Amino acid sequence: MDNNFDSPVNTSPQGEYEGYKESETDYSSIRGKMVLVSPTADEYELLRKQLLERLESGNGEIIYDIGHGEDGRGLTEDEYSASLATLQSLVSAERVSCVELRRWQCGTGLTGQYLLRMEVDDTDFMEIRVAVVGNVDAGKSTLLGVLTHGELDNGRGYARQRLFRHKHEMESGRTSSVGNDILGFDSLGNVVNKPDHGTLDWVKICEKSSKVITFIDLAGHERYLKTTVFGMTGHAPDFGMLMIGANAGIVGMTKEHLGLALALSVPVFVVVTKIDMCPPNVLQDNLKLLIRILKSSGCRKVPVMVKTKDDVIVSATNFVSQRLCPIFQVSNVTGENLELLTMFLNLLKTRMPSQDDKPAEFQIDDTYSVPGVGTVVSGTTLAGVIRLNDTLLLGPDPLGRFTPIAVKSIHRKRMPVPEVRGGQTASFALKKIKRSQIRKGMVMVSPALNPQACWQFEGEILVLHHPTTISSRYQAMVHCGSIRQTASILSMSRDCLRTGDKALVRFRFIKHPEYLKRGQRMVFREGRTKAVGNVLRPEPAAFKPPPRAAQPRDRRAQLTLASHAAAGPQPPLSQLQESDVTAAESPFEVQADKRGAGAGGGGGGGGGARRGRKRHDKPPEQPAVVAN
Ligand SMILES: Nc1nc2c(ncn2[C@@H]2O[C@H](COP(=O)(O)OP(=O)(O)OP(=O)(O)O)[C@@H](O)[C@H]2O)c(=O)[nH]1
Repeated sequence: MDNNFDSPVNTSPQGEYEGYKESETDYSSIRGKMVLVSPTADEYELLRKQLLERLESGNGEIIYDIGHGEDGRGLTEDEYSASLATLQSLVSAERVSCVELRRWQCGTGLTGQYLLRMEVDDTDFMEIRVAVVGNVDAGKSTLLGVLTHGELDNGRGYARQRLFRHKHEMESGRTSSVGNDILGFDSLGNVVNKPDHGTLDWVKICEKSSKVITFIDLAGHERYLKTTVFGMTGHAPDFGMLMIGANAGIVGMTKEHLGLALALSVPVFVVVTKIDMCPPNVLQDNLKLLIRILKSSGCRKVPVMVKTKDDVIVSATNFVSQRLCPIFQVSNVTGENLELLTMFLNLLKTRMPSQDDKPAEFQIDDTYSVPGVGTVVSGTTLAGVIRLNDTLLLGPDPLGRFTPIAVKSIHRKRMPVPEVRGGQTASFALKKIKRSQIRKGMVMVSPALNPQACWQFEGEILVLHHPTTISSRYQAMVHCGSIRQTASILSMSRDCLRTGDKALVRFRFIKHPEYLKRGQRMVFREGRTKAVGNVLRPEPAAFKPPPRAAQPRDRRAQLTLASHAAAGPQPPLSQLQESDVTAAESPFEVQADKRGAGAGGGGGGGGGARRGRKRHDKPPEQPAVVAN
């Protein structure tokens, strides 16, 4: 196989694979040996056990290698047929489908790779969420229209018409809201989407699918950046699909979106569209620039041009590593290379483990009032299993309280189901609650978690871009999961922050308390100002800091004081190392380089603070809030 990149290729020995969890069973007697050729009864039983364990830890799907024997020389034709027969016998007893992905000559012998996928009931399917980003007119909606409806575009907006949700989108041809589109694959990897007079029946797709890809179609226009950021944080995508028009190249919001995905640690693959209408030299120049950006110190990616099925398999099997960045070149008009992209999508695996044994957690990203049903919330299950009639705690409300609430019905992709588990999106009909009492960013969690709301939290952030300097009392929008609320900086571990700076910062929400968890990724942005980081320590709302006048002037001292007052198990803010900030660096680093010339020193600090004060004249007072 010709790999056009120099990353470690997943050449797992027979019966092993990347990410394989240590098992309690001892498989040393079969590891690295050619037991598939003619296993004894004991070896067969071990192979069966190992297969089931692997399928379980692979969320119902694995790629199985045949032919990596003791010396990796491959197998003779007869040995290969015997191995394949053993594999088929193993899977046939377990409701697992087996599809050959590829078979190739390795040294003097044969090796092969097979996709094994558990067959599931009508009401169940694996779910992968792909956030679709890229500059306006890159062809995002068109590609989704083509993939999900199976009909090519005419180059004048034919395919995207089916996806627009608002009248103004129809008229302008611009996506403005977060849209969802689905592409279903059966256990053999065939696409099951069959539009009926142009419309797709989601329930039918889900019933026939073993795996459903949900595309979160995000707006490309700068005006809708807030919505795009919300899509990337609130909809918990497994992967990001960055779309680039071949002729336009890396323009407008492309870098911004790439930087966002990197900052949120979402693995990205690139789809270059419109190759049918792009002169070859322009395409080559744009690809060169793309590769340079991906390889730059800000991205540290390994770009892979996907040109063959082998490239697809190698990219898909190594993709979760986050370093690899597969690049597809397609045409929505001629259909060129779309089969490679479809095959890649079929092989993607979820990054979110279901964590069935953990208490249930569900983050709300939208609310509806459905006639005859009542209040409905949609969102993502982050952990645990939520079943019909379960009672969960919904909150926090503006006073930081959580209310017990019963789940009346559950839908996954519009299909009624009895339960939903970690990693899956769902909608719940709720009893005895008005839509107006629920907002995006609220959660529904198991009472076992004893949830606490917080007005304030400590975070570690990296400033990706700010035109001048950020100082205390600066206000910007915090995006964290499905939370989207303006917060004000109370204090920082530095006097002021400029592009490229890392700091420990205490934030305070300005409208209502939120439910936050340590370690959550967050984005802090306003206009062109962007910072990314992690929530370090939520401060439960019951905690009241000392009155403002009593606080020492020195900020570091303030921070230490507050940390001691909170008396949490973590070390005080001032003792933490700033190098703990782990936010991925991004293409914005390019902007960081320019900072010396343009930052304008301390004088700009007032600008940052002024901007904050303009929107909210003075920081709100600490309300007396008691969490229940
Ligand atoms: N020739 C050609 N035209 C394409 C291709 N893909 C998309 N187009 C055209 O490009 C235009 C823009 O496509 P859209 O899908 O609306 O772009 P978008 O990225 O979704 O734009 P926003 O929704 O505004 O973010 C439409 O007229 C499409 O018909 C392609 O592969 N080849």
